[in-house]
Amino acid sequence: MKGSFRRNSELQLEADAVIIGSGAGGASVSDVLTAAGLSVIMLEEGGHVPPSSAPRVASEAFAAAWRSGGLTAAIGRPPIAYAEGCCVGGGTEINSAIAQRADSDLLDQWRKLYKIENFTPDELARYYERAETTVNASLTSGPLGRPTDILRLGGKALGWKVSELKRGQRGCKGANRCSFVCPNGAKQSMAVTVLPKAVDRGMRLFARTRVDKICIEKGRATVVVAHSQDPVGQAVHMRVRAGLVFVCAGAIHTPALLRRSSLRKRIGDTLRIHPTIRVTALFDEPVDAHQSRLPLTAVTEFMPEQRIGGSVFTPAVFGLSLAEDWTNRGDLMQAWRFCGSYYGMIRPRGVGLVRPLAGINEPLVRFKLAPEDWIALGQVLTRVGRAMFAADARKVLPSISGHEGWTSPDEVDEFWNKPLPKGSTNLMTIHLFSTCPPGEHRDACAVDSYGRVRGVENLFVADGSLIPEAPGVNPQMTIMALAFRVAEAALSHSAQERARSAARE
Ligand SMILES: Cc1cc2nc3c(=O)[nH]c(=O)nc-3n(C[C@H](O)[C@H](O)[C@H](O)COP(=O)(O)OP(=O)(O)OC[C@H]3O[C@@H](n4cnc5c(N)ncnc54)[C@H](O)[C@@H]3O)c2cc1C
Repeated sequence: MKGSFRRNSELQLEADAVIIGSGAGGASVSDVLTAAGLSVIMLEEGGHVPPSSAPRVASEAFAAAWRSGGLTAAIGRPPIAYAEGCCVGGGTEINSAIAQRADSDLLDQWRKLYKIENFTPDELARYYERAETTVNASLTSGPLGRPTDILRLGGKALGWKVSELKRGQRGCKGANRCSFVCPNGAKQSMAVTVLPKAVDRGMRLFARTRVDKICIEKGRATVVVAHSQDPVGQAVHMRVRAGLVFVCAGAIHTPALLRRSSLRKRIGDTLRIHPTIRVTALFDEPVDAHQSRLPLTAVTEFMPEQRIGGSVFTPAVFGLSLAEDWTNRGDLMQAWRFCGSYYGMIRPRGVGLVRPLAGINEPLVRFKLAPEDWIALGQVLTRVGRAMFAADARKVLPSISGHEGWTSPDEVDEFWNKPLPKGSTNLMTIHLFSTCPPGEHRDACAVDSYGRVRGVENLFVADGSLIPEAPGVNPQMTIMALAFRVAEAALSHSAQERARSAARE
């Protein structure tokens, strides 16, 4: 990659456009803008972790590529652990690259509810196609391994729809290290696909550069204020001027940055996630999930409201998951070769919020589950349990601290249509969205139908914040599709602006 990821030595920079964040959204914007010949500066808080230096050890990968080393949680009862990437390529460097489109009925519902212009499934199809082509969304060839077979077997035995999942991959070798930056460059993350192309077209990408604030004057974003470090660790302050400013810092940091920049209306008030509950299933035969790809099927029978899938499994990650109830579960570590890790996730009705905190990098994140979310979690957990026993599990342990686990399928109905215990249920999510919903419904939307922040002519949001509500599917394809759409609309808007000002002159 030519001239990429150089450190900053200048204090004042100028470009046609500046993009804040290099993840799924930011990288997609860079593709559109650089292809149109704009000069672009991209500012990314995290460092660059190329495949050649992908960490071998989970703890090093967490430190290098995950935000706060993977230790982030939304406050609530219970707190919900969430994960984000913080590196060049953002979440796409640590995700499983499963590629799915949002359900057409949901897209239609959002279009009507939020009054989003030109947002029909047909209109979005070409953006989805572009996203899928960019990452080579495809089925993974070769034997997928026992963790996949378990889910397929269990789901099918119950008569449920089970689907094989496409992923953004090219020649996946099954290293089982998707979450730690793919060492083979086979995962088609942003740092492997779009970003090198944009850098080749002249984009200047500044890694380890955090944006503090966007200055707004007379309805325009004028300067982006950031800080970085020089090679000897001295702070470097940067001021970037650009005609177009794109905020693509993810569903948590985009609203935090906008609010730090005194933009608050409807921003950060409507966080949505996919609350997820895990189970550990113990089998009589070795699963050897650590030598396999993560499960590449999902039970899609109950989508988009509920989905059942399988998680990345390495001894270290398994140990971490047991650590939430080590007293009761620690002994499972000795049987780790016989265990698999599966989950159920829901599309919640609850909402959260994001607020920046003065002097602290990480914003306050809160999420409150609605009563019906507790019922849905109980249902999906029961369904995961049923699927595991249908695949001949010997024991199934839900992620509820102090729970002894189920040893027969008769026991799994314990939480059917009953809320899970609030004090001891451990929930997590890796999907965050909706903190800046788009549309013309001014009481509900932070940005217009094309991602433009209301009242600021040249400031756009293009990342997970834009998905109006939880989609019930993996979100990367939708984020990329929406980001392509925002970037195209911004280009045509700025061309019109230029024509108008030329006419005035
Ligand atoms: C473990 C894991 C597995 C996942 N698996 C899948 C999957 O299989 N399929 C799927 O579709 N999705 C998956 N996801 C979710 C998907 O990766 C994210 O939804 C997606 O990457 C979000 O894109 P984004 O552009 O909104 O934000 P991000 O990709 O998070 O990018 C935001 C970037 O902005 C940077 N940033 C933040 N604040 C600032 C600032 N102030 N200044 C400069 N830079 C800043 C961040 O460091 C980050 O790099 C997974 C996520 C995780 C964590």
